Amino acid sequence: MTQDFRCGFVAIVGRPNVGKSTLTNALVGTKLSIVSRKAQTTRHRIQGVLTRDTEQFVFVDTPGFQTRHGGAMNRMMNRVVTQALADVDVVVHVVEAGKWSEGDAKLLPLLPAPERTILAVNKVDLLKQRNDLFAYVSRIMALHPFAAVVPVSAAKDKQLDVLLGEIAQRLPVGEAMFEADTLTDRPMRFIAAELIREKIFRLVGDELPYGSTVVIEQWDETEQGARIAACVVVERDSHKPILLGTGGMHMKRIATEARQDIAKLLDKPVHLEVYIKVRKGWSDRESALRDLGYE
Ligand SMILES: Nc1nc2c(ncn2[C@@H]2O[C@H](COP(=O)(O)OP(=O)(O)OP(=O)(O)O)[C@@H](O)[C@H]2O)c(=O)[nH]1
Repeated sequence: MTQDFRCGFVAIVGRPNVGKSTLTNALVGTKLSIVSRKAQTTRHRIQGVLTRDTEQFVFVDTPGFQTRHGGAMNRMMNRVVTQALADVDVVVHVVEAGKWSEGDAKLLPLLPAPERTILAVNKVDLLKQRNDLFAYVSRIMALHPFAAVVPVSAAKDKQLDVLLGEIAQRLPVGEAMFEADTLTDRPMRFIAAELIREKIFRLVGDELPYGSTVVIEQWDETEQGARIAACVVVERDSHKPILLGTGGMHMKRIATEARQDIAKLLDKPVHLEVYIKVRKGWSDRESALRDLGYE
């Protein structure tokens, strides 16, 4: 490694649904964080690491900055966002091309000094009039003078190298913090829980909004395979049949699809059992959240 090597933390922030997870995955090149059509599916802080010849980017994918609901869960989520931004070297604020709402504006006061911030204007592939982009960006720059503005399409892999270049310039000079092949510093069981949660959101997300979480209760792994038991904790008795589906159909599909993903990740056969537990009102009690692994 040369003296010119740069390494630092990068936070990707933005209101729900702007494409933060898609962007992180596209940049790191591996599916680690959750991508879903539902807003607000990323509750955890997830790190993905990208190592190039001259720099290492450590991405922190923060949860969406919640503005819609009150309650302990949201206070905690907002605290996670604030903390993530204070800790990192570069903040990429993701917005959706042509759209600016209160949710976007509420993040601005949380951003660090402008020279550490980059505006990524995502979903430019959906823009009909590219000319409108200039006026749109000017309006945002008047509110916060970002050090750089990069129009991108996370889904279509457009301009991501330009974005990486802008981030790289702003990383501090320093040695790599992770081995070159590190994709995440999260343990496998955390990623497994995330994969199960992703299946739940994809299948029953509309009916079961934010009141569920996944806890890995058993993890026995040998060279030959892994036996995993996971528990889906829901908030109400009425959530149980939604999750089960007719004849347990939903649950079977969730478990099968998650098992396949986990087996691919571990590169060995996986036996996965998924249970459901009801724990009333958990999402609004900080102590319950802590028990379940949310700090
Ligand atoms: N057309 C288009 N769609 C995109 C692009 N990037 C993301 N999307 C879509 O936008 C939706 C939301 O993307 P996510 O990556 O889940 O958004 P997020 O900001 O992480 O959302 P939360 O986890 O809810 O905060 C998904 O349906 C993506 O496929 C893009 O560049 N172009």
